Amino acid sequence: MNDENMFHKDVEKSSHQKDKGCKDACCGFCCTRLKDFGVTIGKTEILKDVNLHIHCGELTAIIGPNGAGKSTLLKAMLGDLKATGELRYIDAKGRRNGKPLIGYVPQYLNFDAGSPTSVLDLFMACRFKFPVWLYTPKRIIKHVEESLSKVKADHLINRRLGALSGGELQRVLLALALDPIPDLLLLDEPVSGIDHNGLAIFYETVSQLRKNYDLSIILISHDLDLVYQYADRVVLLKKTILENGKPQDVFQSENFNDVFSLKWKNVDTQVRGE
Ligand SMILES: Nc1ncnc2c1ncn2[C@@H]1O[C@H](COP(=O)(O)OP(=O)(O)OP(=O)(O)O)[C@@H](O)[C@H]1O
Repeated sequence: MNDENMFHKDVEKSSHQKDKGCKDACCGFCCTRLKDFGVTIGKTEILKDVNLHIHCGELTAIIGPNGAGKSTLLKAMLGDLKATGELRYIDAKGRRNGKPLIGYVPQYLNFDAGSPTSVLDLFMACRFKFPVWLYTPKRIIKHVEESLSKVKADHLINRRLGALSGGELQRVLLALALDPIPDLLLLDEPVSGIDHNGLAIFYETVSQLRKNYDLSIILISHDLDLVYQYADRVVLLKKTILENGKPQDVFQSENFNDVFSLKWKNVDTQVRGE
């Protein structure tokens, strides 16, 4: 029996799933698959034979050395780069089977920090395609407040984008990526403007979101401690997938040692910084 039949069979067996849509409860049955995914730019093969199976409710961290192809993978999944192979989403009841609805949080946002554009303006422009200089209907303000409250950022609605801290901006971008709730959330870890503590809060928020909304999340990460602490699954990428599994298994693999020149002997000790 192939994987997909197994998936449908399991869904049939689950009475919990018969009545509940995936986004109402954590079911673990919706999945996104990458099959033989590859990207070639010019004559350079940047990614090849990437095969990945991501379940809802799972936080998957992508790690790898500089130039491994992590950002390229996200861009290709978003459709910004041409890719070979397949990206497919299957919902728990097997009713939807095709391209996933993807939410994306970039590593940074390029904007004029001196501009008067507010968080509400950003939502209006991105989400409602509504001219920001027009009167904002109350229903839209309520909707934006609700979206921001998912990441505890509703108090930022009238704040200028340029006046937000790195962590606050990341929260706002997260709220935008969750409106509407996607099948798959892609996150590029912020590398500037957020200190380690801010980053930990970001991981904590993301971790809660995956439980609350049964999200499949792929997070590109450079912080191995936080990956070890929060990820359900780790993918070690270097042009192709070298390792894919639980953090403790990947962190103790030969490939991990080779790539990071780092022995992760006593993981718990390292996470505590001892
Ligand atoms: N548009 C492009 N044209 C040619 N080569 C590219 C292009 N975009 C990326 N590359 C190359 O593809 C490789 C992978 O780049 P990518 O940015 O995906 O790596 P990464 O793993 O995200 O790296 P980092 O951790 O440094 O951000 C690099 O060697 C890069 O130079």
